[in-house]
Amino acid sequence: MDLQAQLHSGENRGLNIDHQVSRGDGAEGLRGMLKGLIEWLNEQLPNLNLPAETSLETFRACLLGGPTLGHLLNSLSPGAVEMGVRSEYHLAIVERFLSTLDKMGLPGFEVSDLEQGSMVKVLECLHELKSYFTSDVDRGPAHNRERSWNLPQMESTDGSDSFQADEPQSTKFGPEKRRNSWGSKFQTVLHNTALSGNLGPDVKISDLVKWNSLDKAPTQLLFSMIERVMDESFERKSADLFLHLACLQQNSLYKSREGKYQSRVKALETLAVGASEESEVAVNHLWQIKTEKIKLEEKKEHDEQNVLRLIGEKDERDAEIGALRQELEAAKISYGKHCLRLESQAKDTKAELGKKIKDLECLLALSTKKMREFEEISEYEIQKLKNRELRYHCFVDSHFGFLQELREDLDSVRREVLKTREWYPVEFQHLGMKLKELLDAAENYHVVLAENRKLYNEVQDLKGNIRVYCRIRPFLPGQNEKHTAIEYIGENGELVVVNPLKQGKDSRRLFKFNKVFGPTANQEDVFKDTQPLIQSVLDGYNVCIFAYGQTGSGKTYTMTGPDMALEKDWGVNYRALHDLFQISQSRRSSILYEVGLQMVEIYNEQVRDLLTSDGSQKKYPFLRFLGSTYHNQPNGLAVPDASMHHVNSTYDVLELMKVGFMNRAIGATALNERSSRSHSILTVHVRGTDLKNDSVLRGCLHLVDLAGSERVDRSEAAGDRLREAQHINKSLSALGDVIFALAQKNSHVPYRNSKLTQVLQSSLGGQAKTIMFVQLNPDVESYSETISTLKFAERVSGVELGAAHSNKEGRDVRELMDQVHIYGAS
Ligand SMILES: Nc1ncnc2c1ncn2[C@@H]1O[C@H](COP(=O)(O)OP(=O)(O)OP(=O)(O)O)[C@@H](O)[C@H]1O
Repeated sequence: MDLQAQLHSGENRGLNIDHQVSRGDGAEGLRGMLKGLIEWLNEQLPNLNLPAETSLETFRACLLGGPTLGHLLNSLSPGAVEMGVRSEYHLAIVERFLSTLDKMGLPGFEVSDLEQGSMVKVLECLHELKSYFTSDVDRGPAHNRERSWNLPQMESTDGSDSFQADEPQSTKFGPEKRRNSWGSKFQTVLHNTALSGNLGPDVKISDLVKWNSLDKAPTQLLFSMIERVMDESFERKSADLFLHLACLQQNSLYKSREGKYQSRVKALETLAVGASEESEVAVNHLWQIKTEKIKLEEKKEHDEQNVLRLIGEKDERDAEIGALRQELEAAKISYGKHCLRLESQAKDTKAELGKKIKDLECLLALSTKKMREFEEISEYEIQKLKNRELRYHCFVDSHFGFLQELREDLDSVRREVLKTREWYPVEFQHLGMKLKELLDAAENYHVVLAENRKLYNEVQDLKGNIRVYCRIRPFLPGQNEKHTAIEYIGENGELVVVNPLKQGKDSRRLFKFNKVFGPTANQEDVFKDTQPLIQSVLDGYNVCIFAYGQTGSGKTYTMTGPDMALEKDWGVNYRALHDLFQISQSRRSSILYEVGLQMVEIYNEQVRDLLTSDGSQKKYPFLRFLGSTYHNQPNGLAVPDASMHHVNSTYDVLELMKVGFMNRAIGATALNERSSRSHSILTVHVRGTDLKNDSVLRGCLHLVDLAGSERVDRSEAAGDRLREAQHINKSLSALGDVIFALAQKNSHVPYRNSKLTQVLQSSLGGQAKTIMFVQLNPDVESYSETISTLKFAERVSGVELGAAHSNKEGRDVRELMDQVHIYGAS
């Protein structure tokens, strides 16, 4: 059957694609069409060997397996299936076919239609082509003249039946064998043509068209021929096209092929129907896909919303995480700080604990030590108690023995009492006689006592009412003992001083005192000669003891003693008062003594109470001097208007003197070392009442620490210092004048020349006793001060030893000086 017939028969068999599509037979029709097509294909192309029940998918895969239209069309030629042809080759053929259709003005299809399996357009194209050719035939030779077939005249090189394929044919049987017999040369040309896609320029279409062997030529070759004819015809616009086509039509080949292609077209139509159904399925599938797509889009939208929401949530979470991170950082920092704090606290606590542990260990060690000591002590105490118990037992035993002895003694005493009772009246009478004698003696006792006091006073008077003792201070630490001005100290009160600036006999001077105490003499030695005068005070006489000398010569040391002195270092003051209380106590059976104390200071001719109880430091002058107003005082004593303190013991005196020294010290701070610039006077008033006849004794003791006697050069001193010096000089020379007048037994004694002599008046002169300690500084640098002090002493004592050469004393002195010279020289 030729192609036209096959197309027609296909149409008649209901394989028309339009018909199939418009009918919309659906899947059933498509399957039927596919079945018919497969039968036809298997018939035409037995080597396709498609199974009868091939599905549309399998069919399409089969077509697309090598799968271009060119291949298919080639395959449609019986026994023309070419093995191993590449897809590019088929693609090129299809493209050429499509371009030819385009030039012919026929509708084509896309290569992708074949690849995607859509056969509708392919079949439409074939249908159009069929119609085209049908209408050409119908239009007759005039119309055919417009088309010329210009098939090349294929000549066999070997002159025989031309085209013979080169490819091996050993595996081909039946129809294939027939095709192989088609002529090797022609096969080679076709094959080369197929590979190149051209018939070659040297092949004439007219020759090919006339060639009888074309009935066995592959379909592709035929199409190539058609294409060539058409190309040539269009290019040349020749009317040979129809001539060539007519030739082809007249060619038995064309006719035989037409039948074949009709069936093929039908098959393709069937295929197209199947494809349209398939496309319907595909449309449905596409619809489903669209629906799914919409759903997916919705889902995507939903997912996007979710994503947005999740992004929002993520941002929130991020913000939260950021905040949490910050919190975490802050917490970390605070935790770190806290850790550091805790660590430092732990360190401190550890150190503290370590310290406490050490303390506790020390305490424990101490406690252990104490415990051991206590154990030892308790053991010792237990032992002691045991010993005591033992002793107690011994004691009880011995006392028991004593008790026995006492009982025996009691018995003997009883016996004695009995015996005594016998001679008691005789003894009693004897005692009565003796008592009468004692009463007679007692009546004379006070007379004897008064006589005794008188005699004692006469003895003191014989010793001298004015006694001058010299005391030489030892060198102080740091002073050079070799630089001394004291050369000789005699046992009978002689003192030789040496002038370092003079040579020979003139350099030495001799002085005579009641006694000279050297640097080694202690406080007790110094007080020994003073002690007898304390009894005189209690006997109703006035005594004045004072120390005279330059600053630092030891006046306070002699009168009071050093600071915080022990009993052995007590000065004259304490010792005198101590004796006073002792003697008064020893006389308490016959005389009752009352002792009062006053302490004043004279500074710049002004008197100040050092024992004021109100603590106020009144301004000078604050004491009204009462002079010798004996009778104005309740106790009949002449005292300045200073406070009087009653004392019963040495302790009382010590306490009051502390107050006095303290007040003097306060004043000293205010007035620049006033202790050296003022006279301090401690006055002890004694009032004794005779218990037998109530007669009253009054005595007074003045203990005076004078101001420094050093002369202040007028040119050096000025202001307060000059005024102080003037007052001191005046009062000391007044004292010297008074004592000198007393010593000379002058009728006039100039007491009133100074406050000092007025205060001391009661103790100077008359029956009063005066002791002066002349204090000397041994240092040679103080030589001039020493000499002036010694001159004062000479004047007071009334004996000018250094000048008395003519009298007996003077001779003694010369001898003494000679001795001293020898002594000093040796
Ligand atoms: N006999 C002595 N033995 C030991 N030390 C003495 C003796 N005499 C004086 N001193 C010391 O010498 C120093 C001066 O003595 P002290 O103060 O008694 O002198 P002063 O003449 O009273 O002086 P002032 O006029 O300044 O009161 C003191 O340190 C004192 O202890």
